Amino acid sequence: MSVPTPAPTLIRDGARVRILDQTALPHHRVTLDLDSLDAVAHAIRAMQVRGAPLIGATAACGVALALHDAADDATLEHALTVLGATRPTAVNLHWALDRMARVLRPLPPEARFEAAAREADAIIAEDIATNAAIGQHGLALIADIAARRPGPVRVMTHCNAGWLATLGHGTALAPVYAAQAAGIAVEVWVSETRPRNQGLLTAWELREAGIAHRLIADNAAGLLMARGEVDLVITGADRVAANGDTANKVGTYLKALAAADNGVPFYIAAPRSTIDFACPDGAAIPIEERDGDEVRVLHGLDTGGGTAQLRIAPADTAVGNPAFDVTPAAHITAIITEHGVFAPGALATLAS
Ligand SMILES: CSC[C@H]1O[C@H](OP(=O)(O)O)[C@H](O)[C@@H]1O
Repeated sequence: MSVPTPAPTLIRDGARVRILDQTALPHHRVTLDLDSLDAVAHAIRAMQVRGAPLIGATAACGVALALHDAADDATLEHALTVLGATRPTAVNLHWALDRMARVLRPLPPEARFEAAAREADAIIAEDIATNAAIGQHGLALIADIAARRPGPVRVMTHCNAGWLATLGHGTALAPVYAAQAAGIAVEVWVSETRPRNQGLLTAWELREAGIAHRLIADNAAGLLMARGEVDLVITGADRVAANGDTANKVGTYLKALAAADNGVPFYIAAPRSTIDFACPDGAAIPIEERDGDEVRVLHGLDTGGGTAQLRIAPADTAVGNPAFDVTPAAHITAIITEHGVFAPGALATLAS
């Protein structure tokens, strides 16, 4: 059984960028056609598209869109600046924009739109292949557990690092999809991931794929590991530093601490494009601070025909809302990449 091909999260069609509006999921599948640079920037900032690889590819498409009508230097630099300012932590965004800049700056304006379209399409195609390779390397880890104990392999994940966060089958969920395709039974503990609750996206994906899963409150993760109900944890990443320290959705660090305390293997699944060798360690990773209303207000409530919000804290409640945290390399068993599985301190071979 092959891994089912998910619906595309991003389509570049000429000067149009079509996305799946993830703020409407899991209740409604809404596609949006973005027809301006500002619309693409808003979609990334507002997390209509989210997930490190996906926001990188979306930004690349945004550069192409911006150059469709005018491709002079000022237009190109404005597009790179606007898109680069949308979100600070996921290095894939900046990796993709740097790659577009390297290709486009040397070209004459008249050649830039087609070149930008080609490079954006290449980034998309590469991520699809990368996801598949991560899935196979992660599958080996799951198969090893399946061979050693009866019953389904119990995977815990955090946030959403599935096909909704990438261009293919995801990073953290790619091994889960590969296990299903290989006939290995898996069950997934899906952490809701306050405050934006991207765990609901993971639960939606897994229900669509027919993969057993249970949604849990973030704070239940430690007890499940202490009870021996988790065989491994796999999460995604937004930026891996050169020493293996890893930034991922806030709450990841707490799961890594609980995993270390209970002897549960803790894996990061991330493509090479998420490893930032210019960033020496976790302290150097910029952590995005998002609007306090993400904590004060529940978003995405199903109204049947759309979604609504519900305020749960007074508007003048002071809030801290870091969107990511950093897991030290010491608490990471290994990093699953498209090139193989690496100890967090052994990434240098990927630097070239
Ligand atoms: C393969 S997605 C990686 C990463 O991106 C997500 O962040 P966000 O939902 O804020 O874009 C989350 O941290 C995922 O693990």
